[in-house]
Amino acid sequence: MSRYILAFDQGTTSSRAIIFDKDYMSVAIGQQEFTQHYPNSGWVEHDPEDIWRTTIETGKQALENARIDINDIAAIGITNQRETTVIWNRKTGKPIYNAIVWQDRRTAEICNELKQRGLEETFSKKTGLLLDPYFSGTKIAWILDNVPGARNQAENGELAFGTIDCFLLWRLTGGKIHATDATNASRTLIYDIHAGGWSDELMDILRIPKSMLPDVKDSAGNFGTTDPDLFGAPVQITGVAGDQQSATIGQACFNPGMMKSTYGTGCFALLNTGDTPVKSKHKLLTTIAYQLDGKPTYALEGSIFVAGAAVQWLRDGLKIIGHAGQSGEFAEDADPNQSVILVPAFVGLGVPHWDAECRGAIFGLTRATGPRELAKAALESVCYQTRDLLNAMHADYSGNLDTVLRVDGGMVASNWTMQRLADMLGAPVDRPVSTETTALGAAYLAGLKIGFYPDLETFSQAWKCEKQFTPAWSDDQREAAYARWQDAVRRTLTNY
Ligand SMILES: Nc1ncnc2c1ncn2[C@@H]1O[C@H](COP(=O)(O)OP(=O)(O)O)[C@@H](O)[C@H]1O
Ligand SMILES: O=P(O)(O)OC[C@H](O)CO
Repeated sequence: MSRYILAFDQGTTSSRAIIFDKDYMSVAIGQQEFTQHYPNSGWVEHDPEDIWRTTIETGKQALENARIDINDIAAIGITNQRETTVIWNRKTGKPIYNAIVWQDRRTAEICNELKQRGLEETFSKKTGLLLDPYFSGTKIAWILDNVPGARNQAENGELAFGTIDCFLLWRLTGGKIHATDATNASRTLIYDIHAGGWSDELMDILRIPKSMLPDVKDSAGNFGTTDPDLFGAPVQITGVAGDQQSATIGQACFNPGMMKSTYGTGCFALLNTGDTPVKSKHKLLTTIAYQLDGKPTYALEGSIFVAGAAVQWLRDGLKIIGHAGQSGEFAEDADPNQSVILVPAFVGLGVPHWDAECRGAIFGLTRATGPRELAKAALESVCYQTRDLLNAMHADYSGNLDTVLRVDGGMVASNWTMQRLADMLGAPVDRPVSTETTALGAAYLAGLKIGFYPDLETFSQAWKCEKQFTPAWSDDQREAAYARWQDAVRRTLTNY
């Protein structure tokens, strides 16, 4: 009997492979960063071959680190950076262009033009999304319009589109399976989340041929078997979910009103709304949290494009910290009398503004401002933005909203940031024992499908809090700080 589940977590900055045992404990990890390409202002690309190579290498690394054989793996789960778009040739399996990453803003013009044609409501009614370059639809259109010969090939049925899960599935199964799951499909801008299928109307508007699109399956489903040459023996793939949805599962947010927030490159909060797709009045997204046995569970989502990316900017751009962990140490030592505010709109702003064209700004600089104050401002910007999106959640959701926020992702290692987050929200923040929540969600889906893991209720009971951060600020202190942030954001927006 195989004793483990292997989860691939293909993220924006790194690929990870994590092996979980029956008790949901991670027993070994393989991880590799890969190159980010910024060919133009606001453009972000990945080489799909880097994504593929690091996925396979980290899988082998994890098996080696666990000192186990591939035959010990009962099933594979895949979770992935969402929206990122790959188009490849069905015969050769070769991508015809780099992957256009979710953060990429090149299709702002296309979105504006669609808005001017009065089509935003047509898209949002069906997809739960907004007309923003973030989503896959306009990225597909851009590739078809800009790569020589692409449109003809697409119309002849020679090309396949996929989000990263789908591209990996295609490669892992030796080109046998062209499929995705409902959570990933729900981020493409062409998937009808109510009817549960690709929308002909939206595909027509964006001129995307249906032949390019994958089958859409449940998140716990049969996604084929790996090519035996890859790891030495075939393994079934039985779980797939976008990384934020996967983290929602890994955090066991299965009841309506439960919410998690993940702090990786960006920050994404998902609130489970059960079988009701809630339409936001505050520019939150309506999305599929997971789909089991053909039944979708919906979520409201708040998306922030820059969270840990602001810490990377301190490290790689400004070079004022040597490693991410140092940001918290710097913030701790910052001059408390300075109120420097960083609005990290490096690629525009997401919820609740959806301003694709504004860019970052720093307010409150003095001669005394130095690396410590900038580090503090970068970490605080993540807390302020979380407050923005929780305000929107509270305004949109009429059910009972859990006051505790479950957090995960690379940035939650920072105690300073988590404490400031609780201060800023005026609510407790729970950090779980298992910080590999995203990968755990995918492993759980894969294990659930094959009976390796038990039902949702039993899984929920296994969730454990490692540390709870409770607010230490007075209401006055909190509201004064938040008002300064709101003023800084107002002055950063393009329509100021
Ligand atoms: N101790 C820390 N303090 C602040 N930020 C951190 C810390 N450790 C990691 N990070 C940030 O977390 C991010 C990595 O988180 P991860 O969940 O792996 O991201 P992704 O899945 O987007 O690649 C990086 O942007 C990094 O700067
Ligand atoms: O790779 P992450 O963890 O930053 O997640 C990216 C999101 O899925 C984008 O929607």
